[in-house]
Amino acid sequence: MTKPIKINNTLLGSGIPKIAVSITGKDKLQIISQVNQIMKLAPDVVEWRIDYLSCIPNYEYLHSILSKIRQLTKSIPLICTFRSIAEGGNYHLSEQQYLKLLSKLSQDNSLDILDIEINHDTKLISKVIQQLHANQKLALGSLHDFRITPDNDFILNKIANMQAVSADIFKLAFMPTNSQDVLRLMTITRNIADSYDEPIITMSMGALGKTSRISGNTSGSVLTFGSLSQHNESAPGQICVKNLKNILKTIQ
Ligand SMILES: O=C1C[C@@](O)(C(=O)O)C[C@@H](O)[C@@H]1O
Repeated sequence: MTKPIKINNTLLGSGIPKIAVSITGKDKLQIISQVNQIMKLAPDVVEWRIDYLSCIPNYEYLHSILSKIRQLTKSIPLICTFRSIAEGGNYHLSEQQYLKLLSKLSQDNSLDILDIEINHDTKLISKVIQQLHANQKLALGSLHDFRITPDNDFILNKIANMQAVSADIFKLAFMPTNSQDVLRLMTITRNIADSYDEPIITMSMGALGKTSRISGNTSGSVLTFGSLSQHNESAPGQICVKNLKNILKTIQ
């Protein structure tokens, strides 16, 4: 059964599913302007999608952006994500480069949660998670497929892998090819939420999957990603935050 996790002043896994908004700016200026707009919407969680940068800078500059975001978002839990092309993101890094970046981020005090794609080398991921925990930060194990929704055995196997490497939160985002896929992901989410302590976040993407983004109170998904506007989605099917807030309150 999901055990809520306290991150700063936010309790993830208790009450209405929390709303996260992603920063998708291409450079520091765009990022600052987006964060200012995002803050007006009072989200529960903010995610910085590093892979939206127009080029990946050296770590010092990356850190300067991250600490600026932290300063502006104050105590709102901050997730840092580098999404690889293989999982629907914007860059390809070699295995070594990806883990080097994550290793640096795991020691950075400006973030609260680090997104870690579970499909990378298990030993290296475990090391990054150990570093994160030593730095009192949380690991968000993630898996994305922008083409299909994998079968249940595959999904459960990946969740077991996330637990084996000590991820604190699990996240699954899949593309449905029919309505059954959306219902199946919601049902498997319910089963995972009932049998694991770690909070789980899932969504079916695209127009077909929108129901999954508003039904966390039924499926057990503890957080949903909303968009700043229709032009600022970080994944297909996101609902804009203003609407999302109203819907979640109405169906609570
Ligand atoms: O993993 C996720 C979920 C997401 O892909 C979505 O479908 O809302 C959006 C991403 O920014 C985030 O990292």
